[in-house]
Amino acid sequence: MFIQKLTQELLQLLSLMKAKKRAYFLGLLGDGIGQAAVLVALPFVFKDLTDFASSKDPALLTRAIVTMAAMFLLFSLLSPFFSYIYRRCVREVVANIRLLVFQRLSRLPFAYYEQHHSGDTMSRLGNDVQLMERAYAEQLKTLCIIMLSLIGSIVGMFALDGKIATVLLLVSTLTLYVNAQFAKSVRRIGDQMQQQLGTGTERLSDFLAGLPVIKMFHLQKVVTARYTEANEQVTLSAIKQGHKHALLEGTNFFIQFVSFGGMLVFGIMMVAKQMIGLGVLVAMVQQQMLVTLAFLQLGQVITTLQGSLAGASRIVGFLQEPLEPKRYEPASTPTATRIYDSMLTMEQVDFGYTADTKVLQGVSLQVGRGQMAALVGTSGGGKSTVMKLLLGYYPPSAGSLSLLGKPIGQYSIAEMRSLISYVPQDAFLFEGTIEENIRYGCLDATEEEVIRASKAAYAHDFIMELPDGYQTRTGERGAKLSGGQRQRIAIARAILKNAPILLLDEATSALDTESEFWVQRALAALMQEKTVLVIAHRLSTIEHADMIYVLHEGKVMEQGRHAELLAQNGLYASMYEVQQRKDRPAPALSAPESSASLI
Ligand SMILES: Nc1ncnc2c1ncn2[C@@H]1O[C@H](COP(=O)(O)OP(=O)(O)OP(=O)(O)O)[C@@H](O)[C@H]1O
Repeated sequence: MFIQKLTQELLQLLSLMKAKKRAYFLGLLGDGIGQAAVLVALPFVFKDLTDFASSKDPALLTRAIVTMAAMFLLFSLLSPFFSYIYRRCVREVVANIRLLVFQRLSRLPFAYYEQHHSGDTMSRLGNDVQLMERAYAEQLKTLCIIMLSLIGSIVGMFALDGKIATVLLLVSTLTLYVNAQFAKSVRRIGDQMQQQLGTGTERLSDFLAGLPVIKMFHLQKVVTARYTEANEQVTLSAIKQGHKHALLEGTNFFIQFVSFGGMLVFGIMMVAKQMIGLGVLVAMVQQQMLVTLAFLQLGQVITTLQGSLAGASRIVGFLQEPLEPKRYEPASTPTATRIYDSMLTMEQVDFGYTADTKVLQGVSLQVGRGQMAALVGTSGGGKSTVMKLLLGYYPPSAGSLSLLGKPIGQYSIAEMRSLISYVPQDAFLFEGTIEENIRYGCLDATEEEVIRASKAAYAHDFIMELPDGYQTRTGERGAKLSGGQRQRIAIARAILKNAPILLLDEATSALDTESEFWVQRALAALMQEKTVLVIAHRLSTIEHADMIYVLHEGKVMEQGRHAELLAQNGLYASMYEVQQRKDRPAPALSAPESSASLI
């Protein structure tokens, strides 16, 4: 069972080498054979030298010198060459695995990222790949040298004396058995440790992402305690592992001592009775030390290899995570007539993040060409979920969704997203220059187009005031810019994309009055001639919307224009009244020049 699992995981590890497997093994075997040959030949050299000392036969001395010279020459000439080949392969294979993991990561469905902590993924790219690198670079090489020298030494021992060789081999097998027993529990602890290391990375990435909150609420002690707990668990596991290793070392030392001592005592008695020559005893003792050492190292390397194999199997598992499909099959066929005159339609859509929950129930909405519709409602009502469905992050579980008059099943997910610009509440900027960040909207845009988009987003002036203009670096997540500036750069990016449908998560509540003014103007420019669906947090911004949908507990409870909804005196009216009482007045979401073209 243990051997079967080990072999299976080893094969898994090797399968990740793909086309590099041959070159890797050539390098590994070449280097390994050189090293093992020297180890195995040395006892024979000692035998000849010992026999020469007693017989004074010059042929023995010559043979010893020639063997030694040949071995060292072979080793020093060939080893660097083969060593280079396999080391180069390791670098290339590991780089390729990192790339494969990254590529997989970029093609997973949105649900994966919502269900897995980013720290766990970072740990996979970091710790697990590092473990695999150790397996390729060190452990497999040691394993190869051990196996070769083991075979060589066993053959050598049988060449010297078959009976003694059989007894010694049985004792050495005991070492292997003991080590294999330890390997199982060390593997279990190794698995635990990798998981705990992953938790540590999660805590660290939470700390970095939540730094402003931590500082503001003086949470340093709390987060340090959380990190300390994860760190202590790793330390405890490492100590447990150290304890197992120490026990193993002690046991191995005892077995080695008994077999080595036994061999010396019985061997010298056999020499005294002239059953074997002194040269044979000297060579036999050395070969036996080699075999015991090889079995010992074999146990140790299998133990450490266990940890690396655990890392490899996690990577293999990750590389088998199902990819985001190319397109979603429509849950049901929509009625063509209703869809044709609408740019964006949801019809009787049901959706749940898990099979047994329903976050959206029978949601229907339509936005006509050039119109603006708004989603409002209670917290947790399902507004963001509607956006996620429209962005193709999840397929609806029932009902239909269409864009530009065609059901989403007729688009690939990439095509679907090319029809949409999305400006989230918290604009994300990549570390890089401002120009790069705007250009992500359309990678082959000219410099003039980038500037034109920035001017339209009311971003050009503040960009030009920055020390390096468009080449100013934004910092991690755009940290070197203000919230309003980040938002306007994100809007410039969306303007450059020029998609016919615009999804907006209104962010202005987080901005000061001046920033809000500019962001509103930039949004108005972005909305020109677009079909817009906006999540509105302040109802005063959507007074001019063509249609307002009020979502509550996953259902559209009310729909209509602002005045109609107020007249209904329902949920919308009461939300509006509450906001009117506590909010400062905010400008309406509409273009300053030609608001009519928006709605
Ligand atoms: N990834 C997820 N996995 C499981 N449940 C989720 C997930 N995202 C949201 N939910 C749940 O779905 C429901 C709707 O959430 P959603 O974020 O769509 O609401 P919302 O109307 O945008 O809320 P808010 O106005 O507070 O942002 C909530 O009950 C929420 O807990």
